[in-house]
Amino acid sequence: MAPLALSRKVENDMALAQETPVIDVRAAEKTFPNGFRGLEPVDLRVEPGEFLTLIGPSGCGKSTLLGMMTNLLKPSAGEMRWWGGSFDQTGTAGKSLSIVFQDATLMPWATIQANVRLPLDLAKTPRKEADERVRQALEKVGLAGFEDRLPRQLSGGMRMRVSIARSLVTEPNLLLMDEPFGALDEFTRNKLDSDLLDLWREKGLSIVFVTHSIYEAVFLSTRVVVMAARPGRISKVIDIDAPWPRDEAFRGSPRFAALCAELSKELREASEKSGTMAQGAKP
Ligand SMILES: Nc1ncnc2c1ncn2[C@@H]1O[C@H](COP(=O)(O)OP(=O)(O)OP(=O)(O)O)[C@@H](O)[C@H]1O
Repeated sequence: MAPLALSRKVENDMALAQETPVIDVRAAEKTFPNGFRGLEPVDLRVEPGEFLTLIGPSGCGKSTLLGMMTNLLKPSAGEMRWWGGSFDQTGTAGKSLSIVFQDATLMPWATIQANVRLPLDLAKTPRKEADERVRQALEKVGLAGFEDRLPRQLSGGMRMRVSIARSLVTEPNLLLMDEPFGALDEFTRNKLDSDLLDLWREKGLSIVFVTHSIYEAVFLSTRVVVMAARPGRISKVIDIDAPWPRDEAFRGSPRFAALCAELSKELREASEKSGTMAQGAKP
């Protein structure tokens, strides 16, 4: 009996461990120092391995919520947990996250290799190991051979690939991406979306992604969180129940069109629910 009981316990423990969310947002809200209410209390779990996208009208609090997930922005009430613990405990739990912003924010005077190596230099990773990880990251994003170039010698799409490579060198478990491809032309954006999905699947990452694009949200996500503004809040969470892999054929499929139509409707309703100053208004 004992071994069976023990194995059940182990199984239960494993099941519990698997259910621990990557991020657990518990009634987290944000009132800014000027008194502006950026976000009503939000409850949201980011599950291991999921690709979760935040979408909503301008000013609905997408960046605020993502900022709290990075721990750069503190909630004014409520609680945030990362892998079941506090942000400071992520290191001891062997977990880490990386952030990718819309602007690639590269050091203009430094080579691509030096830009990508920056997080490893800051962590005092031995040079040989760091160079090997940079080589692998650049290869992953299709930039092998561009190590010695300067950022200004690359296109916008390539600079964003460098930014993604830099976020990957620390081998994070979670990527938080704030409109990373918003400034790129549609063709480049579609290509980067496809490559990002490959990385996500290959590396078993969890990703939280902010976008204004319905097409991008449907193409990429396992779940989409639709937000409304004034005050910022979650309006609806939609499962993107479409088969994998998602390739160019998926973009032209009736299922893709139907999911885009559904998300568009939810977004319209969220915009209608939003306060009168929601469209692009700033306090
Ligand atoms: N530091 C701040 N002080 C006061 N208000 C702020 C501050 N930061 C953001 N806000 C306001 O909080 C609201 C939510 O901002 P946030 O940037 O999270 O929205 P968003 O959904 O990401 O918008 P966008 O799609 O335009 O990027 C906005 O009305 C914004 O002006």
